[in-house]
Amino acid sequence: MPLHAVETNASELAAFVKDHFPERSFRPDRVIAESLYRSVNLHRLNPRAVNVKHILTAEEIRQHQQQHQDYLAIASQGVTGLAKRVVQAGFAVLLSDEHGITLDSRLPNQRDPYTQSGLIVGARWDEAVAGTNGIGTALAAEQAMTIHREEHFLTSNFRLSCSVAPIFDAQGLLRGCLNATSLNSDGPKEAQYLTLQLVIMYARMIENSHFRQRYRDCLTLAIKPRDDITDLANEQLLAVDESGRIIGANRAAFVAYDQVQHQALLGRRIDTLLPASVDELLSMTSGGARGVQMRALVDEALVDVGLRIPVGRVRPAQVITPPAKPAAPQHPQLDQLGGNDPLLQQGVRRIRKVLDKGIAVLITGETGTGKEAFARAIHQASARRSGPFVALNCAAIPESLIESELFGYRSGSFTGANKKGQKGKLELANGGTLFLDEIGDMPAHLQTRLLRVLAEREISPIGAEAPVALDVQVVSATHQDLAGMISAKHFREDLFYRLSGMTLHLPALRERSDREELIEQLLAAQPGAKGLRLDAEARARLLGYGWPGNIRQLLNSLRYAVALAEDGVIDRECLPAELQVAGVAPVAPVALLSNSLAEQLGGDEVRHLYATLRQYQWNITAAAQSFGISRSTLYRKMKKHGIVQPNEVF
Ligand SMILES: Nc1ncnc2c1ncn2[C@@H]1O[C@H](COP(=O)(O)OP(=O)(O)OP(=O)(O)O)[C@@H](O)[C@H]1O
Repeated sequence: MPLHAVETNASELAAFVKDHFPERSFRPDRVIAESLYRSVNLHRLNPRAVNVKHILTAEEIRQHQQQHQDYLAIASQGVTGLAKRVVQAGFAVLLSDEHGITLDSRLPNQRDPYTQSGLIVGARWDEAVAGTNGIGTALAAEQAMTIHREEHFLTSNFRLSCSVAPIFDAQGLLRGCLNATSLNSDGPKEAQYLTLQLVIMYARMIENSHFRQRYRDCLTLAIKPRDDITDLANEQLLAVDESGRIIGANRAAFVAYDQVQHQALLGRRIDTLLPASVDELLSMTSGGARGVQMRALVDEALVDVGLRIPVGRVRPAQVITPPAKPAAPQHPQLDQLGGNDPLLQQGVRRIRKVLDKGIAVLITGETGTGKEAFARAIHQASARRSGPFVALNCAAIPESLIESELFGYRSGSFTGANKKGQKGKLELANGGTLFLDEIGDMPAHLQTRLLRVLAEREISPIGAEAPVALDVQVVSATHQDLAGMISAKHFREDLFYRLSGMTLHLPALRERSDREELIEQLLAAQPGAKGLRLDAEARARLLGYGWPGNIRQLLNSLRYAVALAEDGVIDRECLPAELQVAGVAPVAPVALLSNSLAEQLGGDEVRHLYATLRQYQWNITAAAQSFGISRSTLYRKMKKHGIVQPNEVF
């Protein structure tokens, strides 16, 4: 999110420009006027200053390029491609990092006038140094733009005309920008329009190749609007994990989705965007061999959907037979979730009693026990079922974004931020259910704000003039020991009481008395499982295993077993490696769920995490599955130990 607030309205900004730049004959648009305003009032720069260029030393450049080598390797193709088209026409092409430091360049043969203007590798172009300029302002505003001649803040940059597009990674984070600059161009700003379009196109290509590289081992989807078949730049790319959740997206997907629904894209299930689950898509596309046409759920647009399955990940043949009709996404209902376990069934009965009484429900349990499934089922069983179900995973989004995700903001509260403002999850959930997952990870200052909101039943989005009345059913969940966190002063006791009008504890799978029935039932529900049976040893292993990842791990293991089964039988050989180890004694199940793996693993949690991540080539989904924990739990553990994926440096 752009950082610098400018709380001036349009007429104040126009007056500011007139007062401070009386000699300039221009009428900058709002984004540029705001940047000029920041240059004066925030960065305290002097437009007539000379020799303000900051160039890194050769050693600093080497180190900087080293730090960004993955980004550079991916982006350099785009830089070369753009250069081929514009350098001969007198443009310098530059690639910068997210701080405006240039990392790569291609210059016309007559290099001197360009290098003398600072169009070289190692130059700092962030606004704080150079004031309004193409690179610095495109990064600050997070949008593509041309800064033409006297729109630059420094008079020493007046000969430049820069067309720049920001580059975002597959998590939607700003990574840098691509820039084409001409010197002394005589024409009007409009003459740069085509250059800007080319720069945007190449920036999109860089983003897409980053996406493909990053998710080469994952199932990916390409979604193209039907009425826009010629515009490749609008192709939306999504990467999904095994359970169908979106784990990465290209810029086109973030933009398209944000325009329709102001909700986080990452973490959503694919069947909330398209009318089919991953398995159904696999069937409909014959395992990715051909595209299909369908109506997107978010805006009902007709889209072409293509699937890419990573090499070596053949899906079971049974799945690739077209189903009669794509089914709507199914979530288990409350009674189904109660199974035949008396304690769970009692929990379901208690939930039914508190439904629609305005009582907040707190669900606790290990990872994969079905906390989110219960939250959805509670919503479905309530009178609010036709209202929205909105989930916020407090552990999966950066702390700095939780506040705006939760409370939203109104237009104008951040320079360059979404012009229309953005509704927060609380407001989006109005009339429905708000699911606060991993509530134990909510930062302390937001606990206080959330408490106030729940007490007052109204919210004040950032920048809003009046509060908004709130009518939501709150369901929260955690795998953490909130009582312990309260004693350690990491969680507010008063908030705990607000959230836990009723507490439901979900037993671990190994503790469920109906384990055997559940295994049979979930096996029968797997696509392609019809007619398959478990042999005695496979059954004993499934029953005796400790299931640290609970129902999620069981589902994954059953899918795996169905894919490997031969002659209608699932035997020991068909089970995942961790179930094949000698003996059927449960593995120490809590090991991977306790706050400290180290206690269970000879004090060497970090080494164990590293070894497993390397073994799975840093595929987080696969590594999490092997531990039997969710991806967010694994991410949390990595964060705790400062473990960063090698490709994360991009
Ligand atoms: N009783 C059940 N029957 C069928 N599927 C279930 C059942 N309970 C849970 N599931 C499925 O198991 C998977 C894991 O459940 P869910 O995501 O709700 O767990 P969770 O406790 O919220 O996990 P985490 O804490 O790791 O986020 C989901 O695919 C869910 O649909």
